[in-house]
Amino acid sequence: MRKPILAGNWKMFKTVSQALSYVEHLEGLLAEIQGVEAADVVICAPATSLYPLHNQLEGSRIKLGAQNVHQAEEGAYTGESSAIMLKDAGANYVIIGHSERRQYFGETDESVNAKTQQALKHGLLPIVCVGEDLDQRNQGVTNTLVESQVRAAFSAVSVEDVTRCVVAYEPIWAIGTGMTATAQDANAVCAHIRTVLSDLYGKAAADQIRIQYGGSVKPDNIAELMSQSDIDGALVGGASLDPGSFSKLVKEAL
Ligand SMILES: O=C(CO)COP(=O)(O)O
Repeated sequence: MRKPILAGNWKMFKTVSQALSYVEHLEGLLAEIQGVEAADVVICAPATSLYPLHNQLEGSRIKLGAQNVHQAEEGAYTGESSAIMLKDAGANYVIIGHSERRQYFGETDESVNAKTQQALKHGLLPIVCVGEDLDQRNQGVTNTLVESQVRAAFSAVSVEDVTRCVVAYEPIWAIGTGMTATAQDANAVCAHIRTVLSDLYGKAAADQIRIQYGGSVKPDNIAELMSQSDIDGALVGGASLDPGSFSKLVKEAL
């Protein structure tokens, strides 16, 4: 059985004080959810809020994630954060290769692979994002594209390490648009991703890897997504920004 993982991706929202008051509120709401310990709940916050959140969340069920990591150990890379720094600041997870980073910051399958290896080396758990845009979906190349993204992302990653990773399938056309893939369509792509992982690492490993869906996930569509065979969680943008809606989403996911 794969443990469900509900991760909020705050993107470039929330100051430190907003982040701290959010998690205080979320903690209280999660405490009222029966069986909440059956899922991993993660907040992927801006780098500026990681350390203050880490201090506030000591002993909390809420885990922290970063939204990006540089592939080098350290060096003259103005504006970047290393895996060592993020881990030290309290991150457990890190989102790698989000479509916004691929689109606006020139990330490639090669950098996604290097970042994945670097995160794993320093004990950060990668949430590796893949997904097609609307043109690619209309051309019918979704599976081919996602397969090549997955193969590239995990190139030279060992079977022990890959089972610590999470894959997030996020169709670009569904991000922030209110358009969601149907649960069946989302599941079909997630199942294809698992087949690719099985081909690379064997069925036993592939069956352990958690695959999230992301793209306009809301409290009212999460239950149907989670009922699918190959969807083990969600990467949530807009609906994670309010503790009330995110806690509701966690509750509906269980
Ligand atoms: O990009 C996303 C999560 O990483 C999805 O964002 P929305 O949930 O706002 O569509």
